[in-house]
Amino acid sequence: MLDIRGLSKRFGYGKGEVTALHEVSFKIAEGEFFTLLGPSGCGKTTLLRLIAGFTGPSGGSLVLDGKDIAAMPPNKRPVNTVFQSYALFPHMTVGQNVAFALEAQGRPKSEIEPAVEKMLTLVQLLHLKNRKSSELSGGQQQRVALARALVARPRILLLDEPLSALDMKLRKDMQIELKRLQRETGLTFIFVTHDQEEALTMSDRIAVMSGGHVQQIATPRELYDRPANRFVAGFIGESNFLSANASGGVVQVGEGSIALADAKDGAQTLMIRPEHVVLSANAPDALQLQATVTQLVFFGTDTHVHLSLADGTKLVARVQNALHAGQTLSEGERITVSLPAKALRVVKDEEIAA
Ligand SMILES: Nc1ncnc2c1ncn2[C@@H]1O[C@H](COP(=O)(O)OP(=O)(O)OP(=O)(O)O)[C@@H](O)[C@H]1O
Repeated sequence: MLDIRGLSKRFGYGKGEVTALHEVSFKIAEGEFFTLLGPSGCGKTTLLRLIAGFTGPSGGSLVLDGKDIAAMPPNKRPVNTVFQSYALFPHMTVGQNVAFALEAQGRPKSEIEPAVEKMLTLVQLLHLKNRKSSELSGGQQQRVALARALVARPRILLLDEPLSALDMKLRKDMQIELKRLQRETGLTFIFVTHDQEEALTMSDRIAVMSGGHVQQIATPRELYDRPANRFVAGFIGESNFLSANASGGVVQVGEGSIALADAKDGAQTLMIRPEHVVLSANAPDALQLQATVTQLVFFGTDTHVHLSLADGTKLVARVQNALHAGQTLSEGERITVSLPAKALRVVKDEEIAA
């Protein structure tokens, strides 16, 4: 549905020139919940603003439903944006705020009323239809902003960190709410966030960005299980990295070794998630290493076991605090850890850069 081809954006000129986006290309399918994820300054807002039409590209094209929209003014694009600040009309009621876009389009009253009620039902605010928008909580205001953006049924809804002003609990509730809204309306959402957990819980696919480049586009599970490079592995979830040396498909790490089919000869970086580190010697087909327990950190649902290997490499293991699991480890203890071959990934050190 949306085809982004070699899109680039430069700001300033001469020595002050900044390339915010380097020839980015990808496609978004109809009905997808697609997320642009990356650290501050990676170019995600710039990309969103280009799609919205608030700024023009320095190169490349933006094809929506087969038509290049790169030169089309924002108000002519079938695209709507929800911002972090809700920008509701404070003197208007909830219902009037939602009706506004349809009234501006000159739709008949007989059509507007049921559309507004349907949308307010969807965001669970019908009971507050006649309340002034200035008399709502932050979460309620954000839901009105969503209803207002959705009521005109844009082809694409752009969401620029819409939850970042909400407190943690509300934010989690709204994540579930947003996903439900997207599913029920069947609309295409492009969501911008720097919060990896938010991206993982809501998205069908995520584009991980850094330095104006897309590092990887994949489903949340693929990104987590098979990160394309060290940047993605470090940005999505927690990761342990190990320096290794490979020869003929056998990887050597410290005193241990294991066969890994995808390891090319030479120096390599291995990655393993903390929940896959086994704190004993008895795991089949695993890399076994001697480690010292340096710290135990209790997190309620699980405990993070900080470990130090013989060469000083730090490793974290995460173990679930199950009801009957006795806490037997102590700080300073020397143990053997097992890193199962199935959970070890060879990751590229370099990210895509200019
Ligand atoms: N109007 C502008 N003029 C000059 N440079 C800009 C402008 N807008 C953005 N940039 C630069 O482009 C790069 C990408 O910015 P962008 O706002 O897209 O990042 P972001 O990933 O959305 O970051 P954040 O999460 O902090 O909003 C940054 O280096 C930024 O300083």
